[in-house]
Amino acid sequence: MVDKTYIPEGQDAPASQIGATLEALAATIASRRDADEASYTYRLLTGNVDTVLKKVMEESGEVALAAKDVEGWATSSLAAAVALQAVSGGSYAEAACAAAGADVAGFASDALSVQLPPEYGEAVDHLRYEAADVVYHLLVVLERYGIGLDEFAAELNNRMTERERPEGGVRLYDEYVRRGK
Ligand SMILES: N=c1c2ncn([C@@H]3O[C@H](COP(=O)(O)OP(=O)(O)OP(=O)(O)O)[C@@H](O)[C@H]3O)c2ncn1[C@@H]1O[C@H](COP(=O)(O)O)[C@@H](O)[C@H]1O
Repeated sequence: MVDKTYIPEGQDAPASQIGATLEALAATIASRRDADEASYTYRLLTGNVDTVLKKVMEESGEVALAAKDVEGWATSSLAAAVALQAVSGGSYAEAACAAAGADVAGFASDALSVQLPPEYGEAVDHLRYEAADVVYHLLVVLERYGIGLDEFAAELNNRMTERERPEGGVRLYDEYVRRGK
């Protein structure tokens, strides 16, 4: 396989939780090339590529919907807090100022107490769940096309400034940067 990446001289590769997790998952996915039809991953790796590509699109859409659900619970909680504050003595304008953290037209902006319901936390959990679905299916796509995790890391690292890039972060050789675009 062509080595498209390098680690700058004198730097050690970093260690991290997410790195170890992604490496374990990518290795499991790769190993499923030798599995059989009972394995969902095997079927995604060896079947019609449209199946896994559709899953990436579907799961990405579900991430977007899950995030909107989180937003919905946050917005309705804020609206409920504004209404409650107005009912308990203040005006809607005062409550709205408090919600915005503003002090408009002489209204005092007392802190607004927003109670996030359990559904908000559940929606955040659901967002994390859908995000994992996207990453899993994306890793299957990368495996299908022989893009290893180090090469993928190099793509991300190449977009970072020197200060942002992790110490020892793997890099792409110049000739592979934006190749094929
Ligand atoms: N990480 C995953 C993983 N994430 C998601 N999936 C599957 O992806 C599919 C997602 O399909 P669905 O659209 O039905 O999603 P859902 O999660 O049921 O629900 P929604 O997303 O629709 O809300 C399910 O069949 C999940 O089981 C995964 N399948 C496998 N893995 C990993 O791959 C390994 C190998 O698994 P096999 O495929 O069984 O060999 C496993 O041990 C896991 O580590």
